[in-house]
Amino acid sequence: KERLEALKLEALQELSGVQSQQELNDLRIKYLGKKGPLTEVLRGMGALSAEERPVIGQVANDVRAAIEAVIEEKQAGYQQQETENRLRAEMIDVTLPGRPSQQGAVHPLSKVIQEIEDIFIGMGYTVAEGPEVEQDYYNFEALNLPKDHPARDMQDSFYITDEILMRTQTSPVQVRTMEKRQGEVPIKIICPGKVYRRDDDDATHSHMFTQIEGLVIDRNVRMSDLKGTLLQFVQEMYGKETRIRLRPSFFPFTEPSVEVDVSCAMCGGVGCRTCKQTGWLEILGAGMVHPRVLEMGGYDPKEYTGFAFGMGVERIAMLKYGIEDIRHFYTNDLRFLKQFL
Ligand SMILES: Cc1ccc(OCc2nc(C(=O)N[C@H]3CCS(=O)(=O)C3)cs2)cc1
Repeated sequence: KERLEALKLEALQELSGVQSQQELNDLRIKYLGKKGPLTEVLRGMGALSAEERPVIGQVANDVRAAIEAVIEEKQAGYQQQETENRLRAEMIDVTLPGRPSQQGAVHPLSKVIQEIEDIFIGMGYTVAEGPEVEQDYYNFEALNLPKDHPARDMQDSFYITDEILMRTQTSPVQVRTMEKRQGEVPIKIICPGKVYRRDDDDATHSHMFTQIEGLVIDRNVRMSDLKGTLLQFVQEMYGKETRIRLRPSFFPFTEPSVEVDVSCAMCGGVGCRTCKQTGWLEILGAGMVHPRVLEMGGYDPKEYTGFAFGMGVERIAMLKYGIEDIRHFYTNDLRFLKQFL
């Protein structure tokens, strides 16, 4: 009897010092478990006399009940604590404002390409694309740039092997189209795409930039067709009152060749910072397709004529949006890109 009382005191004493759920479990097993002292006493009951047995049994049960009561109470405490902790952790403050979703934007270069494509598609052109890693033949030879031409030397182009290089213009796509069309007319294509040049990398030059070239081949194509087409293009691009000015120039793949200025969209032609007070901005080159280029492409220059043009998309976008440095297009700075939402 005394042992049971002492056991109860010891158990309650130890339980009062419990600091954690784990300790509580350990004590539960220590005092109430199969190997615990209480089980031992109950197992030893057989050896007691008939009148002692019920008395000890009662005391033993009271001790077990007392220990269980304290354990249950602490257990409930830990449970409550655990529930409160979880509720606090999972609490959602419904009064917080929603997170604004990030809005995407079309890249300014893509916008300008799409705009230019739409204008020419509206004039009956189709869009043609081709490889950026090109053969020397399609990038130079077929464009009337013979092997020894200065434009071909290493300092201007990225050569991969003697015969393979990164294309320096999208003209090879037009050459490939002529080959595919095998003398069939009309050809009316525009060729957008990335081109690669080795010249210095600065605010207005980039090793990689985007070009759009156009090619029309048919019977009886004239310089006046070229002028009318370019005027239509710039007026859809920069506004109805925009004018063009053609200056004589030279390209190996066109004869005659012209450089085309547009009246400055910023000042309407009176002169400003953008057009360096001239009122004019050069945005593209063009000309009548050189007879030798027609011939090499499988078109008889006595039967067919054509015109071609080429423009740098970055330059057009920089003029349209007042962008000072070409490198903004490629550095993926969101502060720049978000302006085109
Ligand atoms: C078969 C073929 C025949 C002729 C062709 O003439 C494409 C042309 N390009 C230009 C031109 O001035 N291009 C420059 C403008 C700025 S830029 O991006 O640096 C390149 C004039 S005529 C193309 C293909």
